[in-house]
Amino acid sequence: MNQLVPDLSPLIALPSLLSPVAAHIQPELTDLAEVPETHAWPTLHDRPYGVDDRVPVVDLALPDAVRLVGRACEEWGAFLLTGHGVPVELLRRVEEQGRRLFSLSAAHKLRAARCDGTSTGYGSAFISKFFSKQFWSEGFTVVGSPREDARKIWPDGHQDFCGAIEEYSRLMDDLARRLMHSMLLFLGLSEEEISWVGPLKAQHEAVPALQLNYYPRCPEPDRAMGLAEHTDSSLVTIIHQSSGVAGLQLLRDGGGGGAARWVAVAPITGALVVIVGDLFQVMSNGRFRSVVHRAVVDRTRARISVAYFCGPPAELKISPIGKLMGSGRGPAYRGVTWPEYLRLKKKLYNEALASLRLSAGKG
Ligand SMILES: C=C1C[C@]23C[C@@]1(O)CC[C@H]2[C@@]12CCC[C@@](C)(C(=O)O1)[C@H]2[C@@H]3C(=O)O
Ligand SMILES: O=C(O)CCC(=O)C(=O)O
Ligand SMILES: [Fe+2]
Repeated sequence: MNQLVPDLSPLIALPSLLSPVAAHIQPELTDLAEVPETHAWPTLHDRPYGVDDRVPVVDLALPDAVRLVGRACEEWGAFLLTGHGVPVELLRRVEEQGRRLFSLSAAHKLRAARCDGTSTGYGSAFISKFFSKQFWSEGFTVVGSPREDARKIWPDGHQDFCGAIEEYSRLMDDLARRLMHSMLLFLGLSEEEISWVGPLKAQHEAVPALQLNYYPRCPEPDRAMGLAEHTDSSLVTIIHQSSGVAGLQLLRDGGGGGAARWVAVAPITGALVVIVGDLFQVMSNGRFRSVVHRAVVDRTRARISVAYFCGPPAELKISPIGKLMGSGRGPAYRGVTWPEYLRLKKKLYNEALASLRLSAGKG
């Protein structure tokens, strides 16, 4: 558990009032000349890199998009998406608002510090508590409306930030529904059957969950970890990443006994990254698998990512869809709601999904 507050006192002036949340707060990393021991990860290169692997690029405007989306989910659990219809100008605006937020002083950002017991605001990703080393990143989490936290940071100047986040969330929600529709069509559900799938019902409003990640440039990128390996708890996640700065990596199964390897996701301007989350793995009874991913950092350039987590409405239980179980095979997972699953994830981290497994459906 990362409850040790690092001795970086010269680098950050934390008001003593805020000490209970200090374990979640990063020192100012941007101008450090070397990576301090508190942030040095010995395990960064403990798996090979798949230099010849190419993450699939799917154009959603193509007539055979359903097949392309389905194949990419089946084979990779993730893909780069073009032809999505989200204006590049909006992606730029959200990124710019992220830069505006993260370039504030630590004291300023700490006005909206995420503390134990709250799940929104400024701080490190919650999985950091499972590690003895800290991440080379800062995060800002929005669940529902961004207004309350943004107002704490900019009492008078939060409109641009909130406007961009709200519009982005709306478009991401539409896009996530279109993608899940294609994913279910690919898996063999009819239009009629899809219309009965809970999270896709129009009257079910999803609560937007968004994570802005900021990875400052790093003098020794081979020693620092931006965001450690994890799967997302969502049904699907859609990520916008700064163009031209690589960082996101997928863990690609070796297949046939080969070693699993890290594959970089190219930062293509205007392309979004789609990631299959744990709850889609449950809903599809394991036909699509959530992909392990992480973020590494760059020596000369800071990177921003904005991840939209599409989850079901809080009251809806997500269970394997009957038709996707296959004959003679029962459900592989027990049903779970999104809030219940997030709690499990916070407790069990990468074991959360396995904890839902039912032995009868194994195989
Ligand atoms: C909806 C959510 C998914 C997330 C937890 C959260 O409540 C908001 C932050 C999300 C995030 C982003 C970084 C990686 C991750 C594992 C984490 O620590 O916080 C994810 C969470 C998740 O997918 O479980
Ligand atoms: O920075 C990235 O590209 C990945 C972010 C991520 O995995 C997350 O927020 O869950
Ligand atoms: Fe993620």
